[in-house]
Amino acid sequence: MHNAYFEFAAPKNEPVLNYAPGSAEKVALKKQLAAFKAVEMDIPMYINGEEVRTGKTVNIHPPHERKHKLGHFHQGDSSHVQKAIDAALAAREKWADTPWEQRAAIFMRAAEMMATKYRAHMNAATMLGQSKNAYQAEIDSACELIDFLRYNVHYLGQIYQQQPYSPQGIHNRVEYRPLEGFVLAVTPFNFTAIAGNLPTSAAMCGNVVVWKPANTQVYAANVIMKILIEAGLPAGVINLVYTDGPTVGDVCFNHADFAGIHFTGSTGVFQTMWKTIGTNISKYKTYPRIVGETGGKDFVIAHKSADPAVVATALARGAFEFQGQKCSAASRAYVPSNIADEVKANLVKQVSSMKMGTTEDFTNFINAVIDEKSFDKIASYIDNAKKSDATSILVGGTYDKTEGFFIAPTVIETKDPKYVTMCEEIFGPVLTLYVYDAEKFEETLALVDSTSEYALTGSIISTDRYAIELATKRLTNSAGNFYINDKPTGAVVGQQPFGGARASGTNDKAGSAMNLYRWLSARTIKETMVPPTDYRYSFLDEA
Ligand SMILES: NC(=O)c1ccc[n+]([C@@H]2O[C@H](COP(=O)([O-])OP(=O)(O)OC[C@H]3O[C@@H](n4cnc5c(N)ncnc54)[C@H](O)[C@@H]3O)[C@@H](O)[C@H]2O)c1
Ligand SMILES: N[C@@H](CCC=O)C(=O)O
Repeated sequence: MHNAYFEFAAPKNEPVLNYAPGSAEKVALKKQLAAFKAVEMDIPMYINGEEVRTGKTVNIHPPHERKHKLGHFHQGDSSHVQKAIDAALAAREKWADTPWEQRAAIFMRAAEMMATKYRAHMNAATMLGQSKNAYQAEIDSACELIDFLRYNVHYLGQIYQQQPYSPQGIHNRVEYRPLEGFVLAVTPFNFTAIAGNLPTSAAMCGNVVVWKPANTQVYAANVIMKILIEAGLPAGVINLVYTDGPTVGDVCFNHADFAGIHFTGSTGVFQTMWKTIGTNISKYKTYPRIVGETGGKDFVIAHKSADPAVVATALARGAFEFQGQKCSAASRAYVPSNIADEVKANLVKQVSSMKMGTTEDFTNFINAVIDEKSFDKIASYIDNAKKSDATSILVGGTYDKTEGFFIAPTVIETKDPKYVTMCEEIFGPVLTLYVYDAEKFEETLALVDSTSEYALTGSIISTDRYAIELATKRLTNSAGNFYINDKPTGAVVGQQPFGGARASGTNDKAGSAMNLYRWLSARTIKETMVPPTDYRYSFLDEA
């Protein structure tokens, strides 16, 4: 029986708790950190609602404390991916037929659990597994994921209400079906919220999902999956597997029922996936939806009218929060010559004061980068900059992986606006700064637009409205998220829908209705109340 349309009202953003000394949230978080550190977690895959253990285990260590073992996860192979697809397809019909308000209730329940009894679990897992400090964990694994779940439920309700015009004698309606097949969600290490959003947004729309997280995010992914199960997610709707990337790709992209990929990660991986899907296109029952949010080389351009302290602070926070491991992180700065000395001095002062260490010590602003591969790659960019004639290191430039993967926040100044660290994504705590002739603002806007293949985020800092207007126009295609007098990071669900174009992705804006449409396949139904009984048009009678 389905006799009413149920609405989910627009939510408000989940409030960011401040973890002040002695606060209840801080006490709970400290307790959970200690509890997680006291046991070695045995983390299974979840296929068809069952915990799957292979015995082939991979150890998990906090990136900031290599000697400590948090536990291990069980690694799967192609047979587990196949089982996950089989389970998803078996669950498909019943899940797609479930009234949407029942589906929605599961995700609303999960959001509520994350906001209350599991908030500390979500944050502690992210702090330990991904080396995020308490504030960065709170805005990600608590608030952003809760917002994704609540806002997507609200947006989906609005989509379902959109119906076409029906003239007299005809009834037109549109059904928003899920895709015919399964959706693959492949998620990155850097945001627990993104890891949770990619499978759940597709599932909420009635799709069934195979979810493969980054190995370095499995510790928090396990918490998300347990909450979804406790919230009532039926077996087979989301199946969580841990294999390497190419294995999941080989099985899924060769399957006739592959209906879509929801990806966030690096540009190279996404382009490889797209090529494989293109090559296999005739194998599929339906054209797969390809949604990918990928890399960035995000800019801050200051105008000669800017307040140097505002510029320096936008750079310090935009470049170094979570060690610069945000796709949105400020990584190239264009500073006008008239304020350059002041900006540099202020920036060096701020960065020099950033304390670095473990996430359990809440006084640390900087923690470790995610793993050794990433550490080595970032260190090599710093080493090359030290050797180059075109650059000098203003602050930082040191690194040490003895205890954890620690890289000091580093500012490079370059005389060459096309120096490699102005162009390539580094994905670490490295900002490159270029001083331009303050009278050449317009030429510098052209430089900003043409320097990198990416177009994810960017900022203009200025008190001159004409300069702001000019930058907004000239940089139309340079960023999918453009900020005026702010840092280029920290988009909030429901406020700044997030995503970039060019090499930064398909710009389907996570956490908005635009994204949800990609997981729906509309069927239009026309019903004629009194059908005609003669083929002739009425004017034929007059001849
Ligand atoms: N635009 C955005 O919204 C956004 C958000 C977060 C991160 N990112 C980007 O993500 C990257 C950092 O995350 P990462 O290091 O986890 O990215 P990554 O590309 O290395 O990995 C992302 C996911 O893809 C999987 N993968 C890797 N190779 C694969 C293959 N050949 N086939 C199938 N899957 C494969 C990984 O295991 C992981 O689950 C950066 O480039 C960053 O800019 C973008
Ligand atoms: N949405 C986040 C970035 C996600 C990418 O890593 C921000 O706006 O800073």
